[in-house]
Amino acid sequence: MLEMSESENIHTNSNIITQEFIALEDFNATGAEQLSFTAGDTLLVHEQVCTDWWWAERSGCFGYVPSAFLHRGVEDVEDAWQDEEYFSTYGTLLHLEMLSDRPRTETYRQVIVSNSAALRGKVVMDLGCGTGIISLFCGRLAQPAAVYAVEASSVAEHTEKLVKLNRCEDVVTVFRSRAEDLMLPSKVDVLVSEWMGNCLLFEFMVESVLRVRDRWLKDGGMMWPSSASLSLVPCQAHADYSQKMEFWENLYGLDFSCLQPVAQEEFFSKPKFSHQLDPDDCLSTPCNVISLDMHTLSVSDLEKLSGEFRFTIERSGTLHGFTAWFSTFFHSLDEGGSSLELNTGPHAESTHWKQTLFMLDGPIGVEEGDCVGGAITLQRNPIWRRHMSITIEWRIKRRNDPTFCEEKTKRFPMWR
Ligand SMILES: N=C(N)NC/C=C/[C@H]1O[C@@H](n2cnc3c(N)ncnc32)[C@H](O)[C@@H]1O
Repeated sequence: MLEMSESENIHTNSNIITQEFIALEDFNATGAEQLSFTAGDTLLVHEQVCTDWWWAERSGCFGYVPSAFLHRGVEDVEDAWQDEEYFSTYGTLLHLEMLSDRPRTETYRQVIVSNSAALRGKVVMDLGCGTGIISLFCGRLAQPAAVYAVEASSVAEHTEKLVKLNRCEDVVTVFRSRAEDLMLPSKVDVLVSEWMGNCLLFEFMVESVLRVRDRWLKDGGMMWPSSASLSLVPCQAHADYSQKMEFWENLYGLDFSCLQPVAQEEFFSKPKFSHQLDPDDCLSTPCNVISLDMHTLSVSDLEKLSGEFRFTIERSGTLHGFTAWFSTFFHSLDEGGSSLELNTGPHAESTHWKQTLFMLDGPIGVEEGDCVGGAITLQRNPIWRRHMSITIEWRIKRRNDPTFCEEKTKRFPMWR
């Protein structure tokens, strides 16, 4: 820790700079001469006093900050959105996987069918249309005035052909463009998109959806999905724990257990996506931890979303971690009409997302009646804009031992 007096004479021979840096994660000052900040804050660094500590300013407050927590501004990162790589992955027939996802695709088809009367004469935008299947549902199962099928990747060449092949060229127009760069003849009545990624938000395509909503959706227009929720449940994961951790304890009669910390870092420090959670491994009733209203959600809300949870363990077992998944809801265009739901949870038909498993650093035995409370926070990466980290804080109270209380927190990058 730098003392003030010691640091003053260091000032004389450090390099005086004034540059903007972005905070990668929260920092809580442990001394009066330090400056606290939260992930995403912009800090003005006046002096890189030494390698580890810099003299910085944030909204008029000054203090020492740990340089390891900072990164040059987004403009410094050649490609914060990694759009080149992102759109190229969608130029391939990755769309095949999504088209093969029956619950996903059928839900969107059902939305169009059940709103077909109300869609008559309406203008629809399908954002990130891929092969254009949702636009084709609109063109073939309803009578909209126009459908703008917007797709930034090279798959749009195929989309043009599919529109003609399915005799929708009178209604569906394909725009090969990033939706944010579009110039359209009119605003739209309905903005439909299938934007959801792992843990609902990964890839943050949702930012594009919100920006296009603000620019092109008529007042009172409909967003499909209309709302989305993230669910969480405490769970067992014996198979994962045994294959990735216990595996090292007796390997062909040999003891490889000194590799377990490496395995912990390798396999359990990040979320496991496409995890198929067996409903019997749920230790409690799942709960919604985050709910998004797609008509009012703002881009700035995406920086940090959090929700609390409180589970009562309903069956004794081993708490290996938590599993998350999302649901999206499609409100009816008809006043009072019923909503449709796409649920990607363990109790619904499996989708290509499946669920996301967050493994704790060690299994914890739990009994029926124990209480697992805490909070989950999705913190968007201030530099790599399609990434986020998910922090889970939990505390366990035991029904049979009121003196016991274990509190822990773990941060999972997805994926930076
Ligand atoms: N992850 C899930 N579920 N779906 C991702 C769906 C991504 C599709 O939407 C396109 N896309 C993503 N963002 C934009 C944008 N801003 N403008 C135009 N097209 C875009 C991609 O190229 C993929 O074809």
